[in-house]
Amino acid sequence: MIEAHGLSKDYGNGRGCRGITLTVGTGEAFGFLGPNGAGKSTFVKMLVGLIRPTGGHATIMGEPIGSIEARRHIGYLPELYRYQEWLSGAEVVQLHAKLCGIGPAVAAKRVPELLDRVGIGLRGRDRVKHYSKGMQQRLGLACAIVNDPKLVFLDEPASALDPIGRMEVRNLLHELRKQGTTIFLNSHLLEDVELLCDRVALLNNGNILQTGTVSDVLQEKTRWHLRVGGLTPFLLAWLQDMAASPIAVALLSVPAGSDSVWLEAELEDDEQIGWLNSLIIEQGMTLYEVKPAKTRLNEWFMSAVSGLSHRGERA
Ligand SMILES: Nc1ncnc2c1ncn2[C@@H]1O[C@H](COP(=O)(O)OP(=O)(O)OP(=O)(O)O)[C@@H](O)[C@H]1O
Repeated sequence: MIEAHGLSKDYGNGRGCRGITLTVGTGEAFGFLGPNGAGKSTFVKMLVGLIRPTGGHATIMGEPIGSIEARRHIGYLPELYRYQEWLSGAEVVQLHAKLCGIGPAVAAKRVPELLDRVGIGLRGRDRVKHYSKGMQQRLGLACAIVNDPKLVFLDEPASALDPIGRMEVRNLLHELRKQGTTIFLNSHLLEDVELLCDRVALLNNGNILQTGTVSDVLQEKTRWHLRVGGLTPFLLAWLQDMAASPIAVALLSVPAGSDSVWLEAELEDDEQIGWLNSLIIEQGMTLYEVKPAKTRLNEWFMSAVSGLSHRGERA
């Protein structure tokens, strides 16, 4: 769906994107992550044809970026959206439908459906100037999918939404995925990225630092948390000895006023948790709770970018 080879944008101040090579497959949901000023929006703006690259090349469904043929296949929700505030929400979507070459009969049916789908159907006749920020973002989403695009670029689609709005947008994106739409998502809401995306790339200072499937970047090791009663320092040392490499067991916390403690076990694979549980029970300890403690994308992001300088934020 997307093939970028060495795609660069130099704004003339040393900022932008540098030689980005990336492919996104048909039907994939791809998360494009990075700290503020990393170059995420710049990359998307090049792909949708809003700014010209200063180096490299890219195609969308085999068509050069910026061409009418490539644009026909895409929908785009910009990060900084602003719609004609003197029009009603329905008129804004109609205008986008017209710009996409959709005939009036089809648009008359599709526009109200879309407004309902993004959750502003009851306010479709109100002028945009009376919309809240979140409603305008929902309107932008309707505009981005009015042409039933094969590929949709969403730059921070839920930044203005409340938790319910975020969940609704997440559901909408899941529906789009099920229909086979390819999704390219720029977002700082990493829980949403984790729930939706198959693969992610991490960008910093215009360069890609890491690309991989979400499960790849999260699951190098499997961590479990176990709440155990009757653990003495001797038993803990014994357990650590018994379960030494490839398993590591450590004391995680000792909740105040409780007889039990939390242990953290790092395993090679999930199969080993049964063995560890039986080891604990056989020694007469009580096992109250066992739950997976997989790394969240948030933690991965924090550890991947901590210590890096973010040129985007510097004067
Ligand atoms: N038109 C422009 N002229 C000069 N520099 C620009 C321009 N647009 C963006 N930049 C700079 O390019 C860098 C990348 O900006 P970009 O908006 O692509 O980052 P981003 O990763 O999308 O950031 P954010 O997460 O804050 O939206 C930043 O340092 C920004 O200041």
